Amino acid sequence: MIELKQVGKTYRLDGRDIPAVRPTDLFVEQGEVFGLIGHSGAGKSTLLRLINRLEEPSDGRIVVDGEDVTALDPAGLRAFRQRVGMIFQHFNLLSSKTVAENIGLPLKFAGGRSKAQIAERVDALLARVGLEAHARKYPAQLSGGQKQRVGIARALATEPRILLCDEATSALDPQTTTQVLQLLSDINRELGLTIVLITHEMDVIRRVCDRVAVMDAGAIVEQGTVGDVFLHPRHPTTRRFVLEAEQVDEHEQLQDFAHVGGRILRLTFRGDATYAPLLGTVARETGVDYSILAGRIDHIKDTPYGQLTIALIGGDVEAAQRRLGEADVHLEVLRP
Ligand SMILES: Nc1ncnc2c1ncn2[C@@H]1O[C@H](COP(=O)(O)OP(=O)(O)OP(=O)(O)O)[C@@H](O)[C@H]1O
Repeated sequence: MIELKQVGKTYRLDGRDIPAVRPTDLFVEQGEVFGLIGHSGAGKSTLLRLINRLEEPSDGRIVVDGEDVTALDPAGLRAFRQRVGMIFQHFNLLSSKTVAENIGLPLKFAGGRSKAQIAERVDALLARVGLEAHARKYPAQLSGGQKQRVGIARALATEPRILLCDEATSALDPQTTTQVLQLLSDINRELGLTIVLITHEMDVIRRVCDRVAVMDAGAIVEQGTVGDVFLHPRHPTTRRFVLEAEQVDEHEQLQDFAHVGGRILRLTFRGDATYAPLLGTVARETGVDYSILAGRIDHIKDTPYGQLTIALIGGDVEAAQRRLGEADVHLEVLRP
């Protein structure tokens, strides 16, 4: 469990104060995947690096599993950091060391293990990330996705309880991103590891996170379960991220709706309701016609969801809206 209590960071540059993270409370449960999303400069990296004190906080207290991290002395901090793995956008591998040597480094630094014990652990980690065949290669001989797998294996070497991911997929193509996100999900499930990741892509949050916090100008402006924040964004910054992820131009959409008659509703389905034949049933029962103006069916982590914008025309529109409102869907009237 990670708790930030009024933790803030102000940099001082050329005699000027830069409030990178304003005093913030944050609570991350043991075993969850927690996402921090924000535009460039919002303060995500700083907040992430405050968790393991790669940045020293200017204010507040950081408590991890009941231990006050802010109060640790250098030896205590070194021991604490062995319980917190970290992966980076540009992998941060040592180019002069082989894949196996890179993965074994944290174990060497931690001490207390024989060469044979380190080799055995490195082999297990290589197998876990699917890189058995690449142990003796150098980072320059690997693809981006393979390099990040090495980064993940290295981060897991000391069996941490927490994994911090700093834009871990931002340098990867979409297919490789999917594979790396899948690996992170598997690790989270298998090891019960707490993951905190930062990203500027809502799609990354949608695919792997349980909860999300949205950052803007050094502050958390919205947080909650990914389902709630993604499907019903409240803050303008969150709305922009969601619309970007769905490639929707709200202005263009409203112009399109001007050419359509009837009442316009947006329906949000979650879980099993996503696949229920609700629209056809309601249309038959109430005599309305409907046209679908926009729609998407996808997943939030493993849960299916659907979002449909429809126009209801003719028949008993009031009864249709009532009937839809009674079903297992979230209903918004976009135009009465
Ligand atoms: N070492 C530093 N010294 C001075 N200012 C800094 C330092 N590191 C970050 N900042 C400033 O703090 C603010 C937050 O930066 P941070 O890197 O945390 O944002 P971010 O959301 O992670 O952005 P990005 O996605 O571009 O990395 C920015 O205004 C940045 O310029």
